[in-house]
Amino acid sequence: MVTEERARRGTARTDGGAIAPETEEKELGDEMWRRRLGALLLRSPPASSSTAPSSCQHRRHHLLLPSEEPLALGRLARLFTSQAGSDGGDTLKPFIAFVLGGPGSGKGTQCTKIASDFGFAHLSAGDLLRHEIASGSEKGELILDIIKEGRIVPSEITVELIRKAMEMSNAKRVLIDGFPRCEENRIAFERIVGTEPDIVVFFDCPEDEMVKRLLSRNQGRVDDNIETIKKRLKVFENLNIPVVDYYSSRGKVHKIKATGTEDEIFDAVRRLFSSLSRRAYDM
Ligand SMILES: Nc1ncnc2c1ncn2[C@@H]1O[C@H](COP(=O)(O)OP(=O)(O)OP(=O)(O)O)[C@@H](O)[C@H]1O
Ligand SMILES: Nc1ccn([C@H]2C[C@H](O)[C@@H](COP(=O)(O)O)O2)c(=O)n1
Ligand SMILES: [Mg+2]
Repeated sequence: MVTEERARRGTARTDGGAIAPETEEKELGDEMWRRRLGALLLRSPPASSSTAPSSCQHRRHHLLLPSEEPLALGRLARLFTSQAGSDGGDTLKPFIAFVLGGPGSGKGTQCTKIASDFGFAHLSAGDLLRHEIASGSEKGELILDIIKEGRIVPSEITVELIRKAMEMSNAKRVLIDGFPRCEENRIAFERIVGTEPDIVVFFDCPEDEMVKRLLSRNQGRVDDNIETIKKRLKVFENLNIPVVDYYSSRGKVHKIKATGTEDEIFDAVRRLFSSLSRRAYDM
């Protein structure tokens, strides 16, 4: 069992950044969404103990589909095989933006603004993992140990949390913040969720600025200390940047300079999200 202290530190952000509802569903309130997400996560069956999860560190790619009742899988298959757009097809596939950047580059801060101004659901991979820690599950204990070390959680765990959150939010536009953190994350998402992002937003921030921000974040996160930050920066360079490069080669990356005030950065973000194709907003 995780201790109460561990659970407190692992709890999802208090600013409601874990899941932001779509604009039209705002009246549900952040708290309601958090409770709905919590209920869903707590209903989840425990990960099979016979299948050791793979991880980016081990670079294994044998990803298993999680055991799920057929109805849910059927619904998911419908969700992600339908293509949205003006071609007369279904409008069920959500518009997906992966949001990347180093630790402390401002992903969460900017995602909150995008969610509010552009009607995107905000799914933060880190917040989903911290929520799992707070649930007191065995999986949560494993996640906490990994996060304290600045390493990356096995992809099956993270992708499954994202998959469930996407399904539950039923949103038409989704920001997936802090994911994929490595090639294995990316491959697991494509394989388990069955789709690719429409765009990738990359917040480009110098290391010294990121360190400064993290050391003054003051949210009680177990990884906001200089030892863990150094490890996270190495992981970012070695594992996350190759994913950005992969999506760059596919023309999907929108790089945003992440220095200056939050509002200055959001001016650039606003320009990007205002210029997205009608596909993002016509659903
Ligand atoms: N432009 C900015 N200038 C100064 N501080 C900022 C700026 N943007 C965000 N911050 C602050 O920096 C800290 C880190 O920001 P945030 O949590 O959004 O980063 P992140 O990329 O989500 O980090 P992580 O990967 O660790 O979750 C927060 O305390 C936030 O308030
Ligand atoms: N795809 C992900 C996202 C996050 N984690 C772990 C490792 C990170 O250091 C930690 C915090 O994430 P953040 O809130 O900074 O986005 O969570 C991961 O393993 N895989
Ligand atoms: Mg964050």
